[in-house]
Amino acid sequence: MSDYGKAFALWRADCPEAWRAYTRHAFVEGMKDGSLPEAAFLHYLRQDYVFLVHFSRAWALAVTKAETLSEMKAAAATVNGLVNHEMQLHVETCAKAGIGEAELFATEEATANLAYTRYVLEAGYSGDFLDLMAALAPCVMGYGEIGARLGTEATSDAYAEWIGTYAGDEYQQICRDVGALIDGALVHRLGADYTLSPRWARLSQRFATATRLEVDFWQMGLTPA
Ligand SMILES: Cc1ncc(C[n+]2csc(CCO)c2C)c(N)n1
Repeated sequence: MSDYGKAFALWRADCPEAWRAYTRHAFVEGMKDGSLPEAAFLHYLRQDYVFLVHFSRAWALAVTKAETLSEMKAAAATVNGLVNHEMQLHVETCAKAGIGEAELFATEEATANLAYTRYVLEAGYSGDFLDLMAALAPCVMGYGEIGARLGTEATSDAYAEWIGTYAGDEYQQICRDVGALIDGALVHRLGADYTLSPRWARLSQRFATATRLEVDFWQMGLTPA
Protein backbone atom coordinates (compact mmCIF):
# COMPACT_ATOMS: atom_id res chain seq x y z
CA MET A 1 0.00 0.00 0.00
CA SER A 2 1.21 3.51 -0.82
CA ASP A 3 2.17 5.82 2.02
CA TYR A 4 -0.66 8.29 2.41
CA GLY A 5 0.23 9.11 6.02
CA LYS A 6 -0.23 7.73 9.52
CA ALA A 7 -3.78 8.89 10.32
CA PHE A 8 -5.10 7.54 7.04
CA ALA A 9 -3.51 4.13 7.69
CA LEU A 10 -5.13 3.99 11.16
CA TRP A 11 -8.56 5.14 9.97
CA ARG A 12 -8.45 2.68 7.09
CA ALA A 13 -7.53 -0.18 9.44
CA ASP A 14 -10.48 0.79 11.68
CA CYS A 15 -13.10 0.05 8.98
CA PRO A 16 -11.69 -2.87 6.94
CA GLU A 17 -15.01 -4.18 5.58
CA ALA A 18 -16.28 -0.78 4.43
CA TRP A 19 -12.89 0.07 2.95
CA ARG A 20 -12.81 -3.15 0.99
CA ALA A 21 -16.42 -2.68 -0.19
CA TYR A 22 -15.44 0.78 -1.46
CA THR A 23 -12.10 0.05 -3.13
CA ARG A 24 -13.13 -3.32 -4.59
CA HIS A 25 -16.69 -2.45 -5.52
CA ALA A 26 -18.19 -4.14 -8.61
CA PHE A 27 -18.06 -0.75 -10.38
CA VAL A 28 -14.29 -0.62 -9.80
CA GLU A 29 -13.78 -4.24 -10.88
CA GLY A 30 -15.85 -3.47 -13.98
CA MET A 31 -13.44 -0.68 -14.91
CA LYS A 32 -10.56 -3.06 -14.28
CA ASP A 33 -11.71 -5.74 -16.72
CA GLY A 34 -13.67 -3.44 -19.04
CA SER A 35 -17.02 -5.09 -18.30
CA LEU A 36 -18.56 -1.91 -16.84
CA PRO A 37 -21.28 -0.77 -19.27
CA GLU A 38 -20.58 2.63 -20.80
CA ALA A 39 -24.04 3.83 -19.73
CA ALA A 40 -23.11 3.20 -16.10
CA PHE A 41 -19.83 5.05 -16.50
CA LEU A 42 -21.51 8.08 -18.11
CA HIS A 43 -24.21 8.10 -15.44
CA TYR A 44 -21.44 8.09 -12.82
CA LEU A 45 -19.54 10.87 -14.61
CA ARG A 46 -22.58 13.13 -14.72
CA GLN A 47 -23.26 12.58 -11.04
CA ASP A 48 -19.58 13.04 -10.27
CA TYR A 49 -19.66 16.49 -11.87
CA VAL A 50 -22.34 17.51 -9.35
CA PHE A 51 -20.33 15.77 -6.63
CA LEU A 52 -17.28 17.88 -7.49
CA VAL A 53 -19.30 21.11 -7.20
CA HIS A 54 -20.04 20.30 -3.56
CA PHE A 55 -16.65 18.78 -2.94
CA SER A 56 -15.08 22.08 -4.06
CA ARG A 57 -17.34 23.88 -1.60
CA ALA A 58 -16.13 21.54 1.16
CA TRP A 59 -12.48 22.31 0.36
CA ALA A 60 -13.35 26.02 0.29
CA LEU A 61 -14.81 25.55 3.77
CA ALA A 62 -11.46 24.00 4.76
CA VAL A 63 -9.79 27.28 3.76
CA THR A 64 -11.95 29.10 6.31
CA LYS A 65 -11.43 26.40 8.98
CA ALA A 66 -7.64 26.34 8.53
CA GLU A 67 -5.50 27.51 11.45
CA THR A 68 -2.15 27.92 9.71
CA LEU A 69 -1.05 29.51 6.47
CA SER A 70 0.22 26.16 5.20
CA GLU A 71 -3.20 24.55 5.79
CA MET A 72 -4.82 27.48 4.04
CA LYS A 73 -2.47 27.16 1.06
CA ALA A 74 -3.08 23.41 0.74
CA ALA A 75 -6.87 23.77 0.88
CA ALA A 76 -6.88 26.76 -1.48
CA ALA A 77 -4.69 24.88 -3.98
CA THR A 78 -7.16 21.98 -3.90
CA VAL A 79 -10.10 24.32 -4.58
CA ASN A 80 -8.19 25.78 -7.51
CA GLY A 81 -7.31 22.35 -8.89
CA LEU A 82 -10.91 21.16 -8.60
CA VAL A 83 -12.65 24.21 -10.01
CA ASN A 84 -10.20 25.17 -12.75
CA HIS A 85 -8.89 21.77 -13.85
CA GLU A 86 -10.72 18.62 -12.68
CA MET A 87 -14.23 19.90 -13.33
CA GLN A 88 -13.15 21.03 -16.80
CA LEU A 89 -11.87 17.51 -17.44
CA HIS A 90 -15.33 16.15 -16.61
CA VAL A 91 -16.93 18.65 -18.98
CA GLU A 92 -14.58 17.54 -21.78
CA THR A 93 -14.96 13.82 -21.10
CA CYS A 94 -18.74 14.17 -21.14
CA ALA A 95 -18.62 16.28 -24.32
CA LYS A 96 -16.63 13.52 -26.06
CA ALA A 97 -19.34 11.08 -24.99
CA GLY A 98 -22.07 13.29 -26.44
CA ILE A 99 -23.21 14.89 -23.18
CA GLY A 100 -23.24 18.65 -23.72
CA GLU A 101 -22.73 21.25 -21.01
CA ALA A 102 -26.43 22.11 -20.79
CA GLU A 103 -27.32 18.46 -20.19
CA LEU A 104 -24.44 18.03 -17.74
CA PHE A 105 -25.36 21.10 -15.72
CA ALA A 106 -29.00 20.01 -15.64
CA THR A 107 -28.10 16.66 -14.04
CA GLU A 108 -30.56 15.84 -11.29
CA GLU A 109 -28.62 14.99 -8.15
CA ALA A 110 -29.06 11.34 -7.08
CA THR A 111 -29.88 10.81 -3.41
CA ALA A 112 -26.65 8.85 -2.79
CA ASN A 113 -24.77 11.85 -4.16
CA LEU A 114 -26.77 14.28 -2.04
CA ALA A 115 -26.24 12.19 1.11
CA TYR A 116 -22.48 11.97 0.67
CA THR A 117 -21.65 15.58 -0.19
CA ARG A 118 -23.95 17.08 2.41
CA TYR A 119 -22.54 14.72 5.03
CA VAL A 120 -19.05 16.02 4.27
CA LEU A 121 -20.17 19.65 4.27
CA GLU A 122 -22.05 19.18 7.54
CA ALA A 123 -18.94 17.64 9.13
CA GLY A 124 -17.19 20.90 8.30
CA TYR A 125 -20.05 23.22 9.29
CA SER A 126 -20.60 21.64 12.71
CA GLY A 127 -17.01 20.60 13.37
CA ASP A 128 -13.51 21.88 12.81
CA PHE A 129 -10.79 21.33 10.21
CA LEU A 130 -10.14 17.79 11.53
CA ASP A 131 -13.79 16.73 11.20
CA LEU A 132 -13.75 18.00 7.65
CA MET A 133 -10.46 16.23 6.79
CA ALA A 134 -11.68 12.91 8.25
CA ALA A 135 -14.78 13.13 6.04
CA LEU A 136 -12.77 14.17 2.95
CA ALA A 137 -9.98 11.61 3.29
CA PRO A 138 -11.76 8.49 1.93
CA CYS A 139 -12.51 10.28 -1.32
CA VAL A 140 -8.97 11.48 -1.91
CA MET A 141 -7.06 8.40 -0.72
CA GLY A 142 -9.55 5.82 -1.92
CA TYR A 143 -9.22 6.95 -5.52
CA GLY A 144 -5.45 6.92 -5.08
CA GLU A 145 -5.51 3.34 -3.88
CA ILE A 146 -7.98 2.23 -6.56
CA GLY A 147 -5.98 3.97 -9.30
CA ALA A 148 -2.68 2.48 -8.17
CA ARG A 149 -4.13 -1.04 -8.07
CA LEU A 150 -5.95 -0.81 -11.38
CA GLY A 151 -2.84 0.74 -12.92
CA THR A 152 -1.10 -2.61 -12.46
CA GLU A 153 -4.07 -5.03 -12.53
CA ALA A 154 -6.30 -3.72 -15.36
CA THR A 155 -6.88 -6.27 -18.11
CA SER A 156 -8.74 -3.89 -20.47
CA ASP A 157 -7.98 -0.40 -21.76
CA ALA A 158 -11.67 0.63 -21.87
CA TYR A 159 -11.24 2.87 -18.81
CA ALA A 160 -7.51 3.51 -19.19
CA GLU A 161 -7.96 7.29 -19.13
CA TRP A 162 -9.79 7.25 -15.80
CA ILE A 163 -7.32 4.75 -14.34
CA GLY A 164 -4.33 6.71 -15.65
CA THR A 165 -5.54 9.91 -13.98
CA TYR A 166 -5.55 8.33 -10.53
CA ALA A 167 -2.63 5.92 -11.01
CA GLY A 168 -0.38 8.73 -12.25
CA ASP A 169 2.44 10.32 -10.26
CA GLU A 170 0.68 13.66 -10.06
CA TYR A 171 -2.39 12.24 -8.34
CA GLN A 172 -0.37 9.88 -6.14
CA GLN A 173 1.61 12.91 -4.94
CA ILE A 174 -1.65 14.73 -4.10
CA CYS A 175 -2.64 11.77 -1.88
CA ARG A 176 0.69 11.90 -0.06
CA ASP A 177 0.36 15.69 0.35
CA VAL A 178 -3.18 15.43 1.74
CA GLY A 179 -1.96 12.64 4.07
CA ALA A 180 0.80 14.93 5.36
CA LEU A 181 -1.67 17.81 5.69
CA ILE A 182 -3.96 15.63 7.85
CA ASP A 183 -1.13 14.29 10.02
CA GLY A 184 0.19 17.82 10.58
CA ALA A 185 -3.28 19.18 11.36
CA LEU A 186 -3.82 16.45 13.98
CA VAL A 187 -0.51 17.17 15.73
CA HIS A 188 -1.17 20.92 15.57
CA ARG A 189 -4.56 20.60 17.30
CA LEU A 190 -4.38 17.45 19.44
CA GLY A 191 -0.65 16.95 20.02
CA ALA A 192 1.75 14.19 18.95
CA ASP A 193 -0.27 11.53 20.82
CA TYR A 194 -3.43 12.44 18.94
CA THR A 195 -4.76 8.87 18.93
CA LEU A 196 -5.17 9.19 22.73
CA SER A 197 -7.40 12.25 22.34
CA PRO A 198 -11.10 11.80 23.19
CA ARG A 199 -11.76 13.14 19.70
CA TRP A 200 -9.93 10.35 17.90
CA ALA A 201 -12.74 7.76 17.91
CA ARG A 202 -15.17 10.33 16.52
CA LEU A 203 -12.79 11.25 13.69
CA SER A 204 -12.30 7.58 12.83
CA GLN A 205 -16.08 7.20 12.76
CA ARG A 206 -16.41 10.10 10.34
CA PHE A 207 -13.88 8.45 8.03
CA ALA A 208 -15.83 5.16 8.19
CA THR A 209 -19.13 6.90 7.43
CA ALA A 210 -17.70 8.73 4.43
CA THR A 211 -16.28 5.41 3.22
CA ARG A 212 -19.75 3.81 3.40
CA LEU A 213 -21.12 6.76 1.43
CA GLU A 214 -18.49 6.12 -1.28
CA VAL A 215 -19.79 2.51 -1.53
CA ASP A 216 -23.31 3.89 -2.07
CA PHE A 217 -21.97 6.27 -4.72
CA TRP A 218 -20.48 3.41 -6.76
CA GLN A 219 -23.71 1.46 -6.32
CA MET A 220 -25.66 4.45 -7.63
CA GLY A 221 -23.31 4.48 -10.63
CA LEU A 222 -24.22 0.89 -11.44
CA THR A 223 -27.92 1.72 -11.71
CA PRO A 224 -28.45 4.42 -14.36
CA ALA A 225 -31.90 6.00 -14.02
C1 LIG B 1 -17.51 10.08 -5.68
C2 LIG B 1 -16.10 10.49 -5.84
N1 LIG B 1 -15.22 10.20 -4.88
C3 LIG B 1 -13.94 10.58 -5.01
C4 LIG B 1 -13.52 11.26 -6.12
C5 LIG B 1 -12.10 11.65 -6.27
N2 LIG B 1 -11.84 13.04 -6.12
C6 LIG B 1 -12.74 13.95 -5.83
S1 LIG B 1 -12.06 15.49 -5.73
C7 LIG B 1 -10.56 14.93 -6.04
C8 LIG B 1 -9.36 15.84 -6.07
C9 LIG B 1 -8.64 15.90 -4.78
O1 LIG B 1 -9.37 16.41 -3.76
C10 LIG B 1 -10.61 13.57 -6.24
C11 LIG B 1 -9.46 12.76 -6.55
C12 LIG B 1 -14.47 11.56 -7.10
N3 LIG B 1 -14.13 12.25 -8.20
N4 LIG B 1 -15.76 11.16 -6.94
